[in-house]
Amino acid sequence: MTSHRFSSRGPLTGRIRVPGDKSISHRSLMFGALAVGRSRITGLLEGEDVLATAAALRAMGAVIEKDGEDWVVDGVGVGTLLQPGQALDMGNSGTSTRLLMGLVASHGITATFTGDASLSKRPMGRVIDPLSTMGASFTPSPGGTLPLVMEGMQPAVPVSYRLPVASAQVKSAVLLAGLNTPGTTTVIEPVPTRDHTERMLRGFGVDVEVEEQKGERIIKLTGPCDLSPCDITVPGDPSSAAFFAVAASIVPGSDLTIENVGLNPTRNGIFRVLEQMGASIDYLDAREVGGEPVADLRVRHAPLKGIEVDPAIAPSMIDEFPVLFVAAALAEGTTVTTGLEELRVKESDRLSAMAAALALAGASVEETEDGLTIHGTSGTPLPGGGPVTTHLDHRIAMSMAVAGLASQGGVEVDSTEPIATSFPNFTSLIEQASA
Ligand SMILES: O=C(O)C1=C[C@@H](OP(=O)(O)O)[C@@H](O)[C@H](O)C1
Ligand SMILES: C=C(OP(=O)(O)O)C(=O)O
Repeated sequence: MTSHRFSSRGPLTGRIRVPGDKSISHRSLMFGALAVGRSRITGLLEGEDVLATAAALRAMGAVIEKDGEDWVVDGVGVGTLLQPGQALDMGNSGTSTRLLMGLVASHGITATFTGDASLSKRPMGRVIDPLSTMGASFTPSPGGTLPLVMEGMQPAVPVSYRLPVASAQVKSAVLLAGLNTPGTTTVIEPVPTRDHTERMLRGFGVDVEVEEQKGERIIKLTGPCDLSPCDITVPGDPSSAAFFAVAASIVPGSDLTIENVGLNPTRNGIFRVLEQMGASIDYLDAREVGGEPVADLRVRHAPLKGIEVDPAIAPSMIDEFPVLFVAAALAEGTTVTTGLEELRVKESDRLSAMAAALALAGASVEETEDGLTIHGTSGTPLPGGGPVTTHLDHRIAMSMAVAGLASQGGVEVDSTEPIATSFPNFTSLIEQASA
């Protein structure tokens, strides 16, 4: 484990560009692997999570290679995934695991999924349940976790499935299983979650129907589907941009432009909440990249105020709460968050991990069953301290690094390795922005 102390380095200025969106990168590789022919991907995130997806798809027959700055995928087609010759190592990545389980579910193959200590604690019952109804069978570890062995069913049985948790991973697992299932697979989403699967499948030529009824989304596709190869440009990851938007907001004198940030409305909750708190964010050169709304974000330091965060916004910023808690710790007054039970089953229990880490850095935090209540310093730097425990969770590591930038003594993070899962050049971009 490599520990690192992140300390105050002065204002963040200039222009930076964050790496490609992780959710879109995973899906680009998967859908490319299911198309017949060659897809080209520009701006793929080369983080460990995405590389785990690539390795698994190669083990099932796809050819995936880097070509200059781009990546090319020669797909095998829906229905013809090969039986992998070894266990699929998913590393730290929940998205790889759950979406690939969906793919395997409707193919006549057997696959073993393994992962690191963090991923091996995360619940897989949420995908095992609907995929079992479709005909797949599973031998998970006790508690419904990895390592697990699954056997797909070909032909699988179409289902109509109402999501019991707001999860784009569960929605996507069922829809991906539906691609090779004869008949109509339906997912009913009581609360909208990120819609990259729906948007991107359409780009690959699949007829995905989405109906809105009384606030619910009903998503349907009829298999078996043929995917046509596609050239994709991956926009910058709003989840990665969020660390810099918060850093520029809380470090006095900052004036930072973050280029090419994806602003899909199912992902941009963090920027809306920061603006409610008083952040100064200008959206420049709004445009479309790869079928997603994108803009350059100019973020200037501004005094933030504590607010009560509407739990309804949570799905559109589910991965950004750790860094929002850091913004709240520097705001004037109290920030209250609720309805965040899902944060307890991410790479770590992000409510307890952030409560402990912020307290060690000198912030005033109370943990409740479903959220954190944070009393801010009104802009006074946190005392700092550590080492804080990151629990193999990249977002805890990066959030506490941002806290360190707004601290007197710096914040020591016990392990920076997890950052490479989603944002390999995070530390060098901090150095660039605060040079
Ligand atoms: O579908 C996706 O790409 C993701 C969905 C979210 O997970 P859940 O579906 O578990 O909420 C999110 O936390 C994860 O980082 C990526
Ligand atoms: C929850 C996350 O990812 P995953 O579920 O893919 O591990 C994340 O990136 O914050």
